[in-house]
Amino acid sequence: MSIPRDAYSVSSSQASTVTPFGTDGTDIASSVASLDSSIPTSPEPSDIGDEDKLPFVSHKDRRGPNGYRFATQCATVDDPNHKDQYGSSSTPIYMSATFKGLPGAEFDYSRSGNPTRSMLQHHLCQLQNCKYSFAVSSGMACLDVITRIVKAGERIIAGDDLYGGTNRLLGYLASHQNIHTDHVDTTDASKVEEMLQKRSQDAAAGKCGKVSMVLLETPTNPCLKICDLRRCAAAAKKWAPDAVVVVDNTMMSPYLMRPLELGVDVVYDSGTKYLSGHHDLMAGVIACDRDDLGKQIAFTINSIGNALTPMDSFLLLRGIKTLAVRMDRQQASAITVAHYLDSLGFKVNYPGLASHPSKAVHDKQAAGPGSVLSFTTGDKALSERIVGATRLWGISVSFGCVNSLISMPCLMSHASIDPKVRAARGMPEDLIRLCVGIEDERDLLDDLENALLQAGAIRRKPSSRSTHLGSTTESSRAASPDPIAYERTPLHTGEPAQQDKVGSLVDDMNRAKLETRGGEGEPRLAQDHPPPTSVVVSAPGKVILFGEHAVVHGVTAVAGSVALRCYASVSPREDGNISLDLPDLGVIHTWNIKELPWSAVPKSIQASGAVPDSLDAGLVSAIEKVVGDTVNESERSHAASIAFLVLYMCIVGESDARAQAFVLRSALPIGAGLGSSAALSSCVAAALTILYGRIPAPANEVSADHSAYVNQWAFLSEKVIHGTPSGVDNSVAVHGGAIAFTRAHPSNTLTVNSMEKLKGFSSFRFLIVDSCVGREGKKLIAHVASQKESDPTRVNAALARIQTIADAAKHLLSGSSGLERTQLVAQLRDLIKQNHTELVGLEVSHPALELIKNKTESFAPTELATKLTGAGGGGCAVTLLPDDFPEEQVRELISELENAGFKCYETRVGGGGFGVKLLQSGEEEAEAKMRFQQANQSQELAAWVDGQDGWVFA
Ligand SMILES: Nc1ncnc2c1ncn2[C@@H]1O[C@H](COP(=O)(O)OP(=O)(O)OP(=O)(O)O)[C@@H](O)[C@H]1O
Ligand SMILES: C[C@@](O)(CCO)CC(=O)[O-]
Repeated sequence: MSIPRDAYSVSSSQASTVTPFGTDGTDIASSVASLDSSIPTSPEPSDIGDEDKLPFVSHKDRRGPNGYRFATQCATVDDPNHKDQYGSSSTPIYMSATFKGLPGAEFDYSRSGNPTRSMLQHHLCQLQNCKYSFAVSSGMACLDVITRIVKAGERIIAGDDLYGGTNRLLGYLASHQNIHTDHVDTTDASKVEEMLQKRSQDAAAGKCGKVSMVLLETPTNPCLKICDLRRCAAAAKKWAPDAVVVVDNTMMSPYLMRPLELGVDVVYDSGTKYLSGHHDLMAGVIACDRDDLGKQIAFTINSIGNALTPMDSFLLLRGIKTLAVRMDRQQASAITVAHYLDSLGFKVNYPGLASHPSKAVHDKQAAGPGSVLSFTTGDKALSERIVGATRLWGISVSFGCVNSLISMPCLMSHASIDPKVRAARGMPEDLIRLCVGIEDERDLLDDLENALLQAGAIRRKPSSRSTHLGSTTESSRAASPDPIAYERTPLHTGEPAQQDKVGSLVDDMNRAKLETRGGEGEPRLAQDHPPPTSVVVSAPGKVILFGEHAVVHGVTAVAGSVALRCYASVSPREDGNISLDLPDLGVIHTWNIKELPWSAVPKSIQASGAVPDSLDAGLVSAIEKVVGDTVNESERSHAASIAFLVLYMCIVGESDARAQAFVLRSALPIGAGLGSSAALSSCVAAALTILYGRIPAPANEVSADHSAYVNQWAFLSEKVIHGTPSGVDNSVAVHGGAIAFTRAHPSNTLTVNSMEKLKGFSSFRFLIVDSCVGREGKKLIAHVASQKESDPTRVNAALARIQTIADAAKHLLSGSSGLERTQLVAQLRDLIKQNHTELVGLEVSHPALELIKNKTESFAPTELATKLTGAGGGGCAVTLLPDDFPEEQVRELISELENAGFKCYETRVGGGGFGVKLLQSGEEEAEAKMRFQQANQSQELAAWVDGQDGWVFA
């Protein structure tokens, strides 16, 4: 038989000598038993069940054929038989199909042999501690080559939790080549043995062909089930001695497991995964020690021509050099992620957890649990929302890459398996697979936690001590002895992810009329169920990173939601009055419904329920008279009360009005630039539209149309409080997430507002510092407008510069700039500084804000960038914290700022939008009302409200 020249054998006598096959294959080394006396070789199990006596020795620490330990071997590519003529440190790429020379020369045609591929295969022999190694075009190409060992009519026994591609190929063999596969649960070696016994008896009785291959995977993908390789291999040798035992070792790589040493005949790896590590090539690697199989495999590869190309061989060689370091890092983070999910109460499949049913078996055959894990949520839609809400975890099939990936196998890698078969094999449809990369594990956990929160899979524990605006930041993990401030949300109450990763542009406040609103003269209720009578709603505040004030004049603003929120509770009253309680401002209004100035509500609104484009001056002045009569009223509460009544009267209408008690609270600092007015407006708009059936009470999720409708009303309320708002604050409060918002304006070409979701924003850390200097946003907005009128040249030039800044920021934060993280942060830092300079030019800064800016920016040794955020004139400043900014320094900076009288919050942006919780019973109503009115600290109220079940979020 002719053997291709690029297959290698490791000589038993010379561990470091690797000899290429001769053209007739005669110099195949006969044995590997004495490769290195320091290598403890695993004794062959005498019979099934002996495995417990076998010690497992980690491959990591053993010396390979060249005397080096695994990580050293990875980095040391050296073939004494193929020294480069120039001494190149990196193996050259022999990009040549043919080689000149006389017959019998070592290389003649790259399908049969290529020097770059030969070097790779030699290196793999060293790493896998085997005689034969072959590099082919993909992992599936490996299986194609290997299954050609099986002849028509013969049988295969395989696992029942196999990779979808493997399953597809086995199906093809059955339909086209009469090679049938019996799938068994390989987690139970006795089942494998039973099947082997049964088939060997059937074959002896002539009822079926013999079993000539046993195909195993461990840990299985994606359920991470464990197969005892020693026991299964021994069972195969006992009942089907001719059967070739094959293992797909892709999940472990030779670093963590070497099945050849456990009695297996052939091992293959998808080199696309851990071996290459960067998802920049497709490759497959086959290893074996048996001469007969080595010859046969080499023959097949040469015959069908699927050997790896020179370029990919080079890339794979390069990737393998870092295999050990990558695996160590990925595995360490996977262990952390698995424990995190486990502690939240998810069912996690990972052999690194003590709860894994076959951990002991795995630990005996592998040197670590690897870096792939999976978990279930109990709800497929919830799983989809979690996957869709991650930012750092890329949605992708495959694994083994330096970047972390998330997927739903039933929709992706295993979609080719019939759903019925998936169900029969116990693969949950809600299964999420996580493939952990080399990123900083704190970022991975933060991103996952944000996604779980956004999706409604977890909620803050009622007892949570977290004081951060963001979910669980690095500092809150460090500060709390119990890092898990969250718990699983009971099922069927999850909130949908606010953002998807695909669509980016959505039309915001200009959507077509909703079906739920009747036409002229029609009743406005369009629901099967009567609207609820009591609700609690909440909406987030926002931080504007770029473009405040300019956004009012048609420039783009970049903003995101923060985790502090405003809240509203509404319950029925018995007395014909409506009450508005504003405990944060110490004001309570009670109005007799009949005495409200209903006639001032424009007829067009009363008839259609349409949201008016502008405030009706007559209605506002009629309401002002009603509100003005109340004692204790301040300028602040006056604006809030008018805004409330405008919405109440327009949305409800005289004929539907019911006696109700409204209590509005803010956990956001009020009038500090974090959008308390918009959050409050959104709460009122959401509560009224739901209570009066203008939109249905959301059962599981809020539709985009309904959110847009709430947003239109919130914008009207903002007009009362802010004068001429841009709409960015209420858009963030209603929709949540991180956005680039551009208002339709004569200065730009837009006819409808544009809201573009920004994928990359939520990965940044910010410090928000409240100057504690109060101000009214409305006055500052008016001040910029008046400058624009009096000095248009200066202001328009500033607006144009801010647009350039916002465009650059939008690009950087879209997640697709392609820049390295440090460069990204550096560029954002410059843009923040430039934007602040422009805001100073627009006269909206304040000495306290400048002091915060100076203190943060002179904070040695890391350069920080700070700008005012929101309307300015006091209020808050925002500082971008670089990823590697040490936690101790954040604490130090915060204490310096707090000593100077400022208040600090560390946050990330991008959580969910408005949320609704229906109050189901009289007790729930009473408790909510009591807590809303009595909690001294709004933070305490927030912790209680957020910890309740039953929220549905936009
Ligand atoms: N809990 C609350 N109770 C009553 N009114 C509130 C409450 N929270 C906010 N408001 C209303 O919102 C106004 C604050 O709006 P303002 O625009 O000045 O600040 P902001 O919305 O917090 O910040 P910015 O708009 O700069 O982002 C208050 O004056 C009040 O009318
Ligand atoms: C100052 C401003 O740009 C932001 C206030 O949070 C006003 C607005 O956009 O409505």
